Amino acid sequence: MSGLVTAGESLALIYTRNTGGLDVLSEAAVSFGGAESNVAIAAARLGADVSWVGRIGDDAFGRRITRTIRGEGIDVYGALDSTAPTALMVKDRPSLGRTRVVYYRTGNAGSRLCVEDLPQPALESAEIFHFTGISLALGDQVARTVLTAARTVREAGGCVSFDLNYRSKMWTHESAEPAFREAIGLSDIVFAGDDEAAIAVGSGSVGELAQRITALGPQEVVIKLGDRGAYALVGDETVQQPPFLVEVADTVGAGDAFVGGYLTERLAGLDLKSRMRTAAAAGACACRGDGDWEMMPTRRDIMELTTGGDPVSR
Ligand SMILES: Nc1ncnc2c1ncn2[C@@H]1O[C@H](COP(=O)(O)OP(=O)(O)OP(=O)(O)O)[C@@H](O)[C@H]1O
Ligand SMILES: O=C(O)C(=O)C[C@H](O)[C@H](O)CO
Repeated sequence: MSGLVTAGESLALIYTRNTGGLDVLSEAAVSFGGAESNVAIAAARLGADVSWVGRIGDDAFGRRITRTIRGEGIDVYGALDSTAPTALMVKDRPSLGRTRVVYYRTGNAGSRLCVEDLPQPALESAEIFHFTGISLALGDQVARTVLTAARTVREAGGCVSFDLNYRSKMWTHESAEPAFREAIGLSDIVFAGDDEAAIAVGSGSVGELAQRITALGPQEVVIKLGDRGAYALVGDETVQQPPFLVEVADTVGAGDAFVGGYLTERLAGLDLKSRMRTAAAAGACACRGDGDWEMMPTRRDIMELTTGGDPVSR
């Protein structure tokens, strides 16, 4: 069996570094985002064997996305769509400490991902398949495709990982709830924020949320708690992981870094405590700069953060 496969939409990103909306600022940077490719990059940088599946437009943004993902050492599967553009996400900072995200992703290439795009042999040999709630919100076709991929991996003896990743601009709590519960029921490992878990299983303490998710099927539940750290429940073992202290520039991508770190250590056969420690360190590293994937850490970054190494390297 071989490594991690993720599937989902990656989209072009235009973002500002300075405070002030894009309605007035004239300078912006270009990159891309996508929760599943972020997780793929995080895991690859930590040494995992990773593949990413997605559909992108035959345009400059699409080429930038596949070239960058391949450059991170990740195998890219899926399709180049000449009839639909790559989706776009715009992120600016209208006021100090506030980030605003706007999506232009209706009818774009990523939301046309279909079952025929799935790389059967890669899925059948995957140790872990990872997908997120963003694909479930992108429409019936993408939802069906990622759920089919999850079933394929399970039938072949692999394990399925699901991050709820609720995006309020894409759907409502009411429409997300049944979709989340179906995906949770198909998964072995579930990641969620406490607010996201509550959409699927009702509100409660972190421990109650995790217990209720396991009651739907998964053996392994991790609740991500931002700057409060994270909590895991696997069988009757629980781990309360404190956060690593960092200077925060932008928290977008922290959850994906966390998931990439956790899954990489799981592939390596590490125990729950070690998985959570690497995951939290990866999440913290991702907060230290701009961009959704650029700050994904290497092993050296993790070591320097967790052992408090000299901040100056020469
Ligand atoms: N400010 C912070 N300081 C230190 N660690 C953090 C901070 N924010 C997040 N982390 C680490 O990263 C993990 C994931 O972050 P978070 O809970 O924000 O995920 P998320 O909401 O899924 O993120 P996103 O969807 O934006 O990628 C946390 O559980 C924590 O370990
Ligand atoms: O918000 C989304 O839909 C994305 O996929 C872009 C971001 O890179 C992702 O959410 C970060 O978790």
